[in-house]
Amino acid sequence: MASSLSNLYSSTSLKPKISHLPTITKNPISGPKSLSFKPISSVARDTPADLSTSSSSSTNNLPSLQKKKADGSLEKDPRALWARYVEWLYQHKDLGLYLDVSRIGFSDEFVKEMEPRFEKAFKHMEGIEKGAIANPDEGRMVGHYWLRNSSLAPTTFLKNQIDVTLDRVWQFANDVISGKIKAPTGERFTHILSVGIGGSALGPQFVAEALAPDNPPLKIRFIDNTDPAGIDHQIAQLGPELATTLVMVISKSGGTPETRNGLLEVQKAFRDAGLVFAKQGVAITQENSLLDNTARIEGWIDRFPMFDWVGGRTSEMSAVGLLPAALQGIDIKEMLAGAALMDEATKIPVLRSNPAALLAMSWYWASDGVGSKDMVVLPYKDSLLLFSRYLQQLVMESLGKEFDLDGNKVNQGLTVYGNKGSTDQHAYIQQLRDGVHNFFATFIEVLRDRPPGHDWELEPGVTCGDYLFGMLQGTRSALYANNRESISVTVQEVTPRSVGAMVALYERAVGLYASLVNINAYHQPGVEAGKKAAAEVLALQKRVLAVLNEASCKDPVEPLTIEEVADHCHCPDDIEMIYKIIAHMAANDRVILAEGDCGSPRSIKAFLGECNVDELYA
Ligand SMILES: O=P(O)(O)OC[C@H]1O[C@H](O)[C@H](O)[C@@H](O)[C@@H]1O
Repeated sequence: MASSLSNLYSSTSLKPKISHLPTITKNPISGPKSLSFKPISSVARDTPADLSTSSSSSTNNLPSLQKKKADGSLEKDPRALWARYVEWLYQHKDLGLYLDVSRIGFSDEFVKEMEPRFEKAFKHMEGIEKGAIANPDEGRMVGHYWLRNSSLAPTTFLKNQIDVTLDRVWQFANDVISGKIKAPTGERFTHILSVGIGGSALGPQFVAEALAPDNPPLKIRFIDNTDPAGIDHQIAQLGPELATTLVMVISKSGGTPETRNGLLEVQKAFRDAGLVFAKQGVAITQENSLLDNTARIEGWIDRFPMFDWVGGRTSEMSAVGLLPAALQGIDIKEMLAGAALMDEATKIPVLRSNPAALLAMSWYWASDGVGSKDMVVLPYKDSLLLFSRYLQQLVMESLGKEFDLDGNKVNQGLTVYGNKGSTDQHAYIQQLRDGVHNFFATFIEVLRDRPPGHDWELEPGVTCGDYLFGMLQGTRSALYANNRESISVTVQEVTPRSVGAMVALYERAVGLYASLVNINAYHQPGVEAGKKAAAEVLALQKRVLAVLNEASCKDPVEPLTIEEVADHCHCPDDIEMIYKIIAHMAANDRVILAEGDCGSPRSIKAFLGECNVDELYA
């Protein structure tokens, strides 16, 4: 059972007085009528009677945030800090996970102001788990919590889908590892080539880096972009082992251009190598998606479902994350167990006893509920290098939204970056310590340095891991001494259970925080805008090629200026994009510059190397 030390100090006589915080008459803001709350960026436009507005544009409408000391100075007395540390330390006994928010300077008044907000956030989260349409823009349920405890699923049908898929994933991985399912050569599969992007790559990449054994049954590689050179590199690295590579094509929508391009490129590599792709292909996608139907019609080895109520950025505990993990010999049942235990802890509707709520409250205080400061994620463990990259999508694609649930323009978000410590201390900690104060840090501490019996002292009484520990603690202290706030998450070691727990912790924290700032955390309208714009560039490119082809089919060839191409395309306003298209194609020997060079756009006269008669009248 999770316990929080603060429970031991719940009586006021024991509660240490945090003297530095401004003493405020306790007049917590009365919670707005609706479930939703409006950060200052929207309140200023539409202030309900019971919400005070703040003159400051950078803090929320909470009195405590408005009273944050201008210089942001924090408690420095060591005894008071120790008392604060002890009061706020959260421990999950079963998971061996600790959360320290004592170096975030929230006031008692702020906590009191937030409690009614959290009550509503907890109710909102309870509804999500029960199958409410929590993604109203897409009319979808949000069910990633059901993946690690299918009894939570709102219907028997969904529960069965989850259970059957997990059993199939488990069985398939065992059959591949045991050699029951073999490569066409008759040998065991030796590699996985994962083709996917965004949530169909970041989770599997993070988990592979964190948990794959030194000699996994199958080694994994990723194609997670439409970069031809990157794809060539992965294929080249596989070499002859392409013949014993299981290609896993992952796409919830089944239509993401980068993933489709990766598939086509890999299928060409298979043809060039005289291999039959279908005999080595597996699809993970929504049923009846373009990818699903392609895999079915082409007779790929197998297909695993993604469910519409699981978002890409919360799909690590679905087949998306579990199948590649299992094929690498990672204990996926332990991952699910860790996540399930954390889910139980993060549904406790008591702020001080809920680690996800403590995280969300800390984020809210540190970034004023409007993303005014960035979240720098610093795992002091090589194997957790990709955790911040994983969190970038989970946090920023969930929270980075233009409008809140009431339609107010809020431009919300919380920026995430970081790599690992102590390495990053030799890169940008200088700025964090002394430079612009636009962040708060999150340290991820792993207590176990090496497996038992494998450690040694590189100097009397000191191990390599002691240095890592010292660097983490030293950086935390150095930042705090200069009023830079931080959170610390501590786990005993990096295991499937602790990784599953951390994934679940942050999934819930993001969901609770989204409730606090009244946004839909489960859609991504901005991404669609980017996809649409990319499609328009490609459509314009086709027109440019057609115009240049006409010029190239004349006798003699009539090279065209950028202006002329734009006129012939009937889109003079796209002249800059037309120039960029021609420059890119010239760099790839697909357009010839008869005159001029790309440094002087107006000097260019371009045509195609050869006339394509078929295209002339297409
Ligand atoms: O899994 P797919 O459908 O291919 O989507 C891959 C990614 O595409 C977009 O970028 C979405 O915003 C992400 O949430 C998603 O993970």
